[in-house]
This record gives sequence, C-alpha cells and structure tokens, in this order.
Amino acid sequence: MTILLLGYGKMGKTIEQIALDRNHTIVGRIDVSNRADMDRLTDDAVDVVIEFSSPEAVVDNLRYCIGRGWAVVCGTTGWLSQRAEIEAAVRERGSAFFYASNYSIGVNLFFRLNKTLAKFMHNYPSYHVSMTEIHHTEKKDAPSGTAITLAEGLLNNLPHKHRWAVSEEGKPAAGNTDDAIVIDSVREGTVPGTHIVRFESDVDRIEISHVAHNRQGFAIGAVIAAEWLASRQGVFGMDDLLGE
Ligand SMILES: NC(=O)C1=CN([C@@H]2O[C@H](COP(=O)(O)OP(=O)(O)OC[C@H]3O[C@@H](n4cnc5c(N)ncnc54)[C@H](OP(=O)(O)O)[C@@H]3O)[C@@H](O)[C@H]2O)C=CC1
Ligand SMILES: O=C(O)C1=N[C@H](C(=O)O)C[C@H](O)C1
Repeated sequence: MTILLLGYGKMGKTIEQIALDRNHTIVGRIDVSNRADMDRLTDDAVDVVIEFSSPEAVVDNLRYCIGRGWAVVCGTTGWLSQRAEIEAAVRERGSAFFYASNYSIGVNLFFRLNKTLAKFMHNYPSYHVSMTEIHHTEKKDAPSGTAITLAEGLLNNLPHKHRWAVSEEGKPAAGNTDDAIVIDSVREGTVPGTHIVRFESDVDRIEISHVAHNRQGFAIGAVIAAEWLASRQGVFGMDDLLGE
C-alpha cells in the first residue's frame, strides 16, 4: 500500500516506522516546509493519506485530500467543530475518511470500560464525576480529543450531567459546574498521554485510568486503520474497525 504522511512530527515519524515494518511504501512526508510536494503527486500515487498535523492545519489538509479523492486516516485533534462539513465533503466526493481521537486499541477498550462504569454509576448521582488528562508540554489543544470522547461516553449514560467543562492545572472551571463533567488538563514533561476518570464520594473513590507508555500504540492503530480503509468508501471510526 502507498501511504502519504501528512504531518511529519512525533506521530508521523512513529507511523513511518510501523508502516515500513508492515511493508508499505511511503510516497511523501509532508510538513509546513514542503506542502507543494503534494501537488506533484498524481491522484493514483496515494492509496491512503495518514494525517497527524495540528489543529490549525488539519481542516485545510483534509479539504485538499478530499478534493484529490484520496482516502484519509486522520488523527489530529482539536478541530471537531468542522467535522460535519468535512464528512459531507467526503460523501459528496465518494471518497473515504476515518477519524479517531485515539487509535490505541487499549484506549478503545478503555472507552468501553468508561461507558460500562458510567452505566453502573447512573443511579448514584452523589458520586461526583471528574476527569484528568495529562500530556507533554508541546500539545496544542486542551482538553485532549480522547478526554472529549470519554466525556461524551459519560454524558450519554449519566442523566444528571449535561456538558463538559475545562479546568486547567488545578484551577477551578468557570461558572457553576453542577451539571458538568469537569476535565482538568495538565501539561508536563514528555508524557505521551494519560487519562483518568474518577467518581468521588465523601467516603471513597472509584477510579479508572489509561496510561500510554509511548506513541507506538497510537501509530499501530493508525496503520491498521489505513490498511482497513484502503478498499472502502465512506466515513468510518474505530467502532467500525473493531466491531461494536
Ligand atoms: N488520534 C490519535 O491517536 C493521536 C492523535 N494525536 C494528535 O495528532 C496531532 C499531531 O501530533 P504530533 O505528531 O505529536 O505533533 P507534532 O507537533 O510533533 O507534529 C505535527 C506535524 O504537523 C506538521 N504540520 C503543521 N502544520 C502543517 C501544515 N499546514 N501542513 C502539513 N504539515 C503541517 C508539523 O510541521 P513542522 O514540524 O514543519 O511544524 C509537524 O511535522 C495532534 O493534534 C495530536 O493531538 C497524537 C497522538 C495520537
Ligand atoms: O497530542 C497528543 O500527544 C495526543 N493526542 C491525542 C488526544 O488529544 O487525545 C491522543 C493521545 O492522547 C496523544
């Protein structure tokens, strides 16, 4: 399979190693400095684009790839207010698009555990639910895409909560947050990604966490998604790949 790496930073480079190990061919490594190289690729030179860039760049990148008819696996976070527009463009073009806030198989198991825990806690509103996500200091968006997916899983199962709200580095979230799941975003060192969901009462705490030791899990998942997407048309996510 031929892969175009759109975004060649920490994730792009980790994905490259996994893709080469799985006998794929990298036809381009695009960062800010060489975007014009994409114009020189023919439409059929690319089986799948793997896009891990930045919240500011991703939507233009996706529009460009959809316009070329290229299948795209996107991992960039922090842009989902424009998701509907992008997915409509994919359907109109008849191309293929895959998005996940987190490609790690372990995190996707954790998403399911999170929903199951929320269903258990549904009848115990006295337990105060909150989340913490911890990432490296280069991360541009907060809260993390993974934290937002976890919050959505909780909101769908906890009727007394209606939204999520952000606090940063331990500072309280703004306003009255009784109906909110408060997410604390911590940025420290080179942490690849840690997510904690907790239910706290006056007498005890129930807590689940996922800790990534490195970026390999995200990268393997993204390459598997690319292999899966290459022969498909439409809009997909991890539940399509892993089975509901
Ligand atoms: N879904 C998932 O499983 C995961 C998602 N992520 C997300 O992926 C994204 C990238 O993460 P990471 O690799 O750590 O970030 P990095 O900052 O290490 O890399 C980003 C790359 O994107 C490039 N880039 C920026 N703007 C453009 C542009 N306009 N066109 C092309 N390339 C561009 C940068 O180029 P330059 O170096 O020249 O600035 C750099 O090569 C983030 O949004 C992060 O949250 C991260 C891990 C897992
Ligand atoms: O920026 C990162 O590094 C990560 N971003 C993703 C997110 O925002 O959830 C996934 C992972 O946590 C690493």
